[in-house]
Amino acid sequence: MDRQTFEAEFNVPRGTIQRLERYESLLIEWQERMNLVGPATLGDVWGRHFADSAQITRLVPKGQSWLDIGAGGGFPGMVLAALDWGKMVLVDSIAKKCRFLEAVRDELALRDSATVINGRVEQLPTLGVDVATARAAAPLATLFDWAIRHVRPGGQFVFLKGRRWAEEVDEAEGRFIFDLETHESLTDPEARILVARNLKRL
Ligand SMILES: C[S@@+](CC[C@H](N)C(=O)[O-])C[C@H]1O[C@@H](n2cnc3c(N)ncnc32)[C@H](O)[C@@H]1O
Repeated sequence: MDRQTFEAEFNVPRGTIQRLERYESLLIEWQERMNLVGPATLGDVWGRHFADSAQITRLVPKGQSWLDIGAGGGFPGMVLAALDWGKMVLVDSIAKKCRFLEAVRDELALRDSATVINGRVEQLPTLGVDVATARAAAPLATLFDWAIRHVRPGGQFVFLKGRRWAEEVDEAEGRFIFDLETHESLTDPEARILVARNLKRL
């Protein structure tokens, strides 16, 4: 997906597109010295990373507080911040990825909406956010283990999952009860966006 298609698909203001253009440049620049995303995906940053993250805006209303677990290069959390979708806490256990996230946050003037924490999510004090999200950070049951105490009662869990999503749901059902919606992905026919609510340990 190119920039024009993204712009048409998500109907975002020109200033947001300029932010994302700057983000794309930083990603390409920093990727030369560290592994932020799969190298093969660098030619399609607008599709594989920006649109993949931005599609979450179709499922969760604007203005919530979020935790992005294992944010890495900022997907999906930094894109949601760039779209002014809510207040994001982005956590990653690798310090140099957090330095990249801080550089993006500062360059895109997102200090009010994006907080970067270098640490393991399971060691953070309880955050009490509205929504936990993640892409490619861990299997669903592990994400539930990590996220359950950080999401306020009545909040939700929105995870971008690849083609093993159904197996991961089965595994998680052995340890948790939850209401689940599955949504097709805009960017990958085999992937799903899982939206869980009312999560409890069995
Ligand atoms: C495969 S990368 C995915 C990054 C990004 N979400 C994306 O989709 O491009 C997984 C990231 O999760 C981070 N991570 C793994 N376990 C973690 C933990 N327990 N707490 C915080 N971050 C963690 C890793 O450092 C890594 O950056």
